[in-house]
Amino acid sequence: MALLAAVHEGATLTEAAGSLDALSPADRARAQRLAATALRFRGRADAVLAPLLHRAPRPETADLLRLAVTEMLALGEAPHGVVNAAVAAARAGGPKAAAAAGMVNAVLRRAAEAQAAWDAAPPARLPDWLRSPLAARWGEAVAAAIEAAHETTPPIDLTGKPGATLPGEALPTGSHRLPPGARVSTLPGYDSGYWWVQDAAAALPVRLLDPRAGERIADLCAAPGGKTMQIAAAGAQVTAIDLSPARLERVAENLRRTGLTADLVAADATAWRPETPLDAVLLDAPCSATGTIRRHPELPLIRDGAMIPDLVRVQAALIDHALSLLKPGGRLVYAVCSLHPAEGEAQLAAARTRHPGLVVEPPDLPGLDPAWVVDGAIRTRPDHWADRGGLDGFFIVRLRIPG
Ligand SMILES: C[S@@+](CC[C@H](N)C(=O)[O-])C[C@H]1O[C@@H](n2cnc3c(N)ncnc32)[C@H](O)[C@@H]1O
Repeated sequence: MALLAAVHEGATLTEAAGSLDALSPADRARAQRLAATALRFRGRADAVLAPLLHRAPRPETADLLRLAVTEMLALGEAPHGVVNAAVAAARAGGPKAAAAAGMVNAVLRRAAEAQAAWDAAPPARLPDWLRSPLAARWGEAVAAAIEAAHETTPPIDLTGKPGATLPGEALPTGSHRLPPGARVSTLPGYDSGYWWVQDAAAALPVRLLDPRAGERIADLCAAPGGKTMQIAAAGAQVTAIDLSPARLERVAENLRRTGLTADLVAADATAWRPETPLDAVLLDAPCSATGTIRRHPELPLIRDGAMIPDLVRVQAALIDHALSLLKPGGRLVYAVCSLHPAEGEAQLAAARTRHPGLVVEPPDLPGLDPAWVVDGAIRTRPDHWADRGGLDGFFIVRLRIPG
């Protein structure tokens, strides 16, 4: 309830996690899982509840009903226990919530019988500011497939150092996949730092960059450092820049665990310039993160499209600066974990107009589905690899400046 209330106030689930400090680690993990699941399935929960409600309940009562319905109909928990717990929670929630305890009891008893309605209900619809551009680019069916993919609890993917043995299922692109909820820190190789957690799509930008031993490479937006580690593991000399000193500390921690090295710089990347030009730059730019809704189901509730123009401006400034850091013939990989075409496909088109000599180098990577390559760039979506558990949404392109 505290997590969902914080999301209604605009917080991410990660930001809200501090409200759980009084709980044991196991209870905290359960609360986080339940809140995330209720957010993923909010479309079905509201569809089941709407016909059972005579008028809109107060926001915290609505959250209580959604949580209880999710436990019963998505997670298969016994209705008796769930209804009792929800009624007890309503009674403990102050006089106004307590007044609704009878209604909570009656509604949930009926909702417990509504498995067929739950199964037939559509997934939560994306907000129009995001759905419209997706449907315009890929069609209604793909927009619906993306919404369906947002209901799945994502698996955990790992990237390893070259030659490392990784737990989990080997994926065609080189990552390894563990089932959702796997306790990563207990697995062989974690303490030795042989591998780290990174979505299979998030591992592609550095595979496309193809860093070589001895090359000088900048990772302009580096924190928490998944891609910095990939570049360092390839033997390149990497400078990791990030605007946020606190987030840069996470890069330092990750490098310590994996025994890899990088030069760390806390700075605005557009104000940073090395003494001599670079072989390559990775720009994993700040973005709407709309490609990660599977992992952050609260995003559609706490973001709106108003931020897109500002992000597009920052990304364009970062691209222009990144190109100016390269030696002749150097390469830039631009990546965003966004589904919004303004941050991906249109951003690339605008960059090519501003820099007419730029060459797009189409990917030649093992395991890459040819359907993900569009006009020389990689476009992954959460509905890709649906039978394997999906993929984060990324736009990734490799650009080379004239030699
Ligand atoms: C998408 S995240 C990077 C993820 C990272 N590359 C990884 O793989 O772990 C974007 C990062 O850009 C940083 N950032 C935003 N604006 C920046 C700027 N002007 N200069 C440098 N870093 C910036 C943010 O602090 C954030 O850590």
